[in-house]
Amino acid sequence: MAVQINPSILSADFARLADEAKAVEGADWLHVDVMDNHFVPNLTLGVPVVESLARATRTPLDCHLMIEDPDRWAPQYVEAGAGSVTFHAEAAHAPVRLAREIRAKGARASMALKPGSPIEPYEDLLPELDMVLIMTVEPGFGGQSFLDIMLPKIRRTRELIAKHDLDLWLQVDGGVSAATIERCAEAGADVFVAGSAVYGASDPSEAVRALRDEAATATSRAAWACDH
Ligand SMILES: O=C(CO)[C@@H](O)[C@H](O)COP(=O)(O)O
Ligand SMILES: [Fe+2]
Repeated sequence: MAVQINPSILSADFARLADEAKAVEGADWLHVDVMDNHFVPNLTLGVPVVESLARATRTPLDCHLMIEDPDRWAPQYVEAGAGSVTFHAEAAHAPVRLAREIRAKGARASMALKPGSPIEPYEDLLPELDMVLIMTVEPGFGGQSFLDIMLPKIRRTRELIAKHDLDLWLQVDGGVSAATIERCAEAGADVFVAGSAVYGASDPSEAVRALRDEAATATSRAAWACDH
């Protein structure tokens, strides 16, 4: 699969969300960080804003739910128009049932892991998913420094995907920039969320192009991608 770049609107101007979404229409997905002030110590937006965003842009929405009880709320984000819905493993009560429900409603189902959560306990769950998100910062805020210590977890997740021969995307989120994207791609990531690196740039769509080129180059020489 070609690498994908998903700008995070957490770093956009929330008073101009429709324009900010249009500014990155060359991107693969628009990453929408939903925070509830309980699962993480920050509050962003919910279902009505996702509904409006889905009408405002042609770019599909990749909703990253940093909320308690995603079993209850995630299906509403599919109904609101999200094309991909990510719940946190640490918050889900019945992840298999939840992934199946998200898929049955017509979206891609994805599971995220905070930096402190290993991937191994979720190996049997991988076939139920379309994507795994490895957080490379503590969730809650944009603009944090990339945690290099997450690279072995990205490599391990890529190994498990290969072991089970799964068509599963591997997303990284947090501190992804021109300085770090190469390391992520070499470790096995193929979907890259970038907030401040895109919306902090003078030309956000050019930043998306540059990140995609850099990730594609790194992937083409990565060992994991040779038999991909
Ligand atoms: O989920 C989150 C933060 O919790 C992210 O999606 C951030 O929005 C990424 O921002 P940068 O680290 O790229 O600035
Ligand atoms: Fe995110």
